[in-house]
Amino acid sequence: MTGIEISCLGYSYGAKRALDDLNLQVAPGQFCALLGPNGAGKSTLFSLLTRLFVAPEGRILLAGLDLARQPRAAMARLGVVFQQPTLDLDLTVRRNLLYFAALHGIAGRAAEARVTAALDRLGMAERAGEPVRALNGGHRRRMEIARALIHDPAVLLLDEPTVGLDAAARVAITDHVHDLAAQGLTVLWATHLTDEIRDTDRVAVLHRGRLLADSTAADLRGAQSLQTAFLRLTGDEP
Ligand SMILES: Nc1ncnc2c1ncn2[C@@H]1O[C@H](COP(=O)(O)OP(=O)(O)OP(=O)(O)O)[C@@H](O)[C@H]1O
Repeated sequence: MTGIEISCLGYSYGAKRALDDLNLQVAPGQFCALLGPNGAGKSTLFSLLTRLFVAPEGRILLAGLDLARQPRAAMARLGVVFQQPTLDLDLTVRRNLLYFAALHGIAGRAAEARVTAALDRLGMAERAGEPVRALNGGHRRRMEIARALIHDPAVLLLDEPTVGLDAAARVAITDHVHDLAAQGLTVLWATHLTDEIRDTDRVAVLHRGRLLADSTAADLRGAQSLQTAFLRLTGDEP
């Protein structure tokens, strides 16, 4: 069973074709970077994967469940970290996570255990009693990821999760998410920053709604830097 299976996916905004015949499969435990310049279609794809938009063409399976036919079951297997933070700044870290657990129907001891496990996974246990307002940007992002894992999803989507973070926080977040993939989580990480991608990562390059490449970063870049390979591929060389 694949973590994410996208077949023949298409989407248009009126006459504007945003995604065209997209096919992508991400295996459990794989870290797949969805690399694309502005306007490539990354947000549109995420909107379809999270059911903000209903896919008019093609098919999406999450953890083997069809998003159109079994939307609730499929969505229950999905964790999402959106670009815009949505934490309650005045609640503590733990309270924020408990609230989110409750939204998933998880309460009492089970919720406490899930929150503790999620904070441990992201190295945030010692921050549990602090209000989110007191955390720096990097720790807030880690918390967003912990929150996305509360209901124990099989698939984690992250939409440019390092936007606005300093270099150290970006490294910490990318390391944490690679660790999660190594533990079996299927990860789709949308970015336009090539330095977040490791040679062993899978890279799907999206450009003008089409998949231009799909291979490991090492194969994609060959002897050049990933940045150069990416700019050559998308025709955006300086
Ligand atoms: N509501 C809309 N109406 C018309 N065109 C749209 C709309 N939303 C997006 N588009 C167009 O669809 C294409 C894909 O946009 P999308 O936002 O998915 O790209 P993206 O890869 O997420 O870009 P960015 O990195 O800038 O967020 C772009 O050409 C964009 O201009």
